[in-house]
Amino acid sequence: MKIKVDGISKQFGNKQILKSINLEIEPNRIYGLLGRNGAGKSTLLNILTDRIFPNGGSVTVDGETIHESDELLGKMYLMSEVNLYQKRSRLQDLFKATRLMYGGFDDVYAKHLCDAFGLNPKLRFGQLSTGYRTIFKLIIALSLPVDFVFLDEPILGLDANHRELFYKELLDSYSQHPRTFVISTHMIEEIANMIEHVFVLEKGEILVDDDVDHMLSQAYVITGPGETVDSYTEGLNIIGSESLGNLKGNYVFGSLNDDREIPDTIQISRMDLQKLFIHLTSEGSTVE
Ligand SMILES: Nc1ncnc2c1ncn2[C@@H]1O[C@H](COP(=O)(O)OP(=O)(O)OP(=O)(O)O)[C@@H](O)[C@H]1O
Repeated sequence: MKIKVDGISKQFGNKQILKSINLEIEPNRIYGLLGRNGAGKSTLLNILTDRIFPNGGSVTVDGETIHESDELLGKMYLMSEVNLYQKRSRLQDLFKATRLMYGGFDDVYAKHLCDAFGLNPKLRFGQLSTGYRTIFKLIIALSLPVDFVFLDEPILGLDANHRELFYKELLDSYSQHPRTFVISTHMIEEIANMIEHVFVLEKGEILVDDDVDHMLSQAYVITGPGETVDSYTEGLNIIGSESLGNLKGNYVFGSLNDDREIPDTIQISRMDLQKLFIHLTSEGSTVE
């Protein structure tokens, strides 16, 4: 089962939020959906799961429009900041209701997760702190028998220990039952090792649609004396730079010119995903 997003556009009032987005989401992969605040990530995830309608374009799964198929929508789950639950409902009853809605729910795994996170399922939703509301929603997302799990800012309010635990549980769960996860978060460093493919949304458009390894294999930091760095990187795709006294670092995205001799005084190292994202999405940078 593959999701195909074809020419999706969305306007709110006269503001164009998404501009003809095209992408494909393959089975059994972990994706990162990255973008600055207001880039349109939640809007896209809401359209993918039919919570809001686009102004143009289509979302299909193996050729079938999701909008017309409850069966396909039942294979997707979007966990988002929105609280869909009544405050007085007990968590254990919400688990049961979720089972009825989706036709399945892994109670044993949900219990394991409740124990691991220290969440008492007898509590009412309204009694939970912000972090535990997130944990409850994550438990639902991980325990459902769906093929596509969309997580919109899944670590809202989680402390560092709970974030670590969530990443570990997600990977364990993925290796036991491979399915697709699309994770939208600003904690890029923390998920960088987990995601295989990345979509970067910038001002309503897809700026990057690439495997993480491939993307990072062309992301370099060239450091050394300012003049030498500038002359070595001349004509390359420089997406940012930093200076400290006479020392300079130019961030290059794209291939280096192999014919160019590397001066002894400069150093070439790899960029990490977070740095690459920051420089790609800062004003004035370009992707080639
Ligand atoms: N229901 C709505 N009505 C009007 N404007 C909206 C609505 N929902 C979203 N927007 C606007 O659309 C733009 C994109 O919002 P969206 O929530 O998709 O961004 P995002 O990438 O998820 O941002 P963040 O990282 O800050 O959560 C924003 O300018 C937002 O104000």
